[in-house]
Amino acid sequence: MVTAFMEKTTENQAVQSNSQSHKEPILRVNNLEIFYGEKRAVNGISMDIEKKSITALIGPSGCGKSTFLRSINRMNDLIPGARAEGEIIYEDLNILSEQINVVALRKEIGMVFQKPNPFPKSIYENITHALKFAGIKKKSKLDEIVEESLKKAALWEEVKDRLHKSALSLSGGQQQRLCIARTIAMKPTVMLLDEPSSALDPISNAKVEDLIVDLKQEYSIIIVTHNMQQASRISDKTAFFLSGDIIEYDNTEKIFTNPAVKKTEEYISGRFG
Ligand SMILES: Nc1ncnc2c1ncn2[C@@H]1O[C@H](COP(=O)(O)OP(=O)(O)OP(=O)(O)O)[C@@H](O)[C@H]1O
Repeated sequence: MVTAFMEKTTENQAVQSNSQSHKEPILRVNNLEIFYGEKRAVNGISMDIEKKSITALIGPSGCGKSTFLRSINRMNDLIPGARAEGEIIYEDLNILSEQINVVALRKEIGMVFQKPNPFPKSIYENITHALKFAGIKKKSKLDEIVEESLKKAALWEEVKDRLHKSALSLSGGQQQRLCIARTIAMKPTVMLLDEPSSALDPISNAKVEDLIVDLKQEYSIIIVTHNMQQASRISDKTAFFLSGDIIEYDNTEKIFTNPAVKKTEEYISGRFG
């Protein structure tokens, strides 16, 4: 558990989005600043992220969406010179605390990247690799998790007869669903998706979108997307980022039909970015 290695944080002061929230938050972001060396890429943002919802992060290139997303499971730790200040509260604990067990954190807060990145191993091994590392050795248990994860990722029917074939023999869309299955196998609570379907053809994109919508029954999902149609189709909440700030954060329907801020309207109608 992440919590075993964490200290309790101070009282949290996260803000709600503008519209009343009907679900409790899974994450509370308080005055989060992220720097690359001297350069500040995220300027003290605060937001609550709802449990079992899809939250879309939109905004022009370089506005800090991916930097924010990566901070949630401490992936920015891998970038020399990157540092974060403020709080991201998860289960009453600050993810940014030095005491955190980052490996345990990344099991609970999993990530899927833009380009499908399966290991050059079999479909089965792609899912069992991290499980074995985590100490699960029994074949029957591994078989069970493989089947369950592939079913949840809507890939089982397509691959059940070729589990021991190379993952690289799958199509791009299937590879991305395998990467999602690999994340599901670790039993996360939060899934971070960084433009997960932008490298895919339209049919694969539609399958991945359907899958993401299904997954919110069980997981809290945060997705970075450049595709406005995608954000409006699948997300419940949308945050519009610009130059490291959140300009507007609200119900997706509100953002796309009646945004409160002119800049949001200009961005979603394609006038810049
Ligand atoms: N590894 C890095 N080192 C230094 N600066 C970085 C690094 N990654 C991002 N930045 C800078 O931080 C700012 C935010 O970048 P980020 O990638 O988070 O934006 P983004 O909104 O996700 O953009 P895109 O939509 O193009 O992916 C940019 O000015 C970018 O140049």
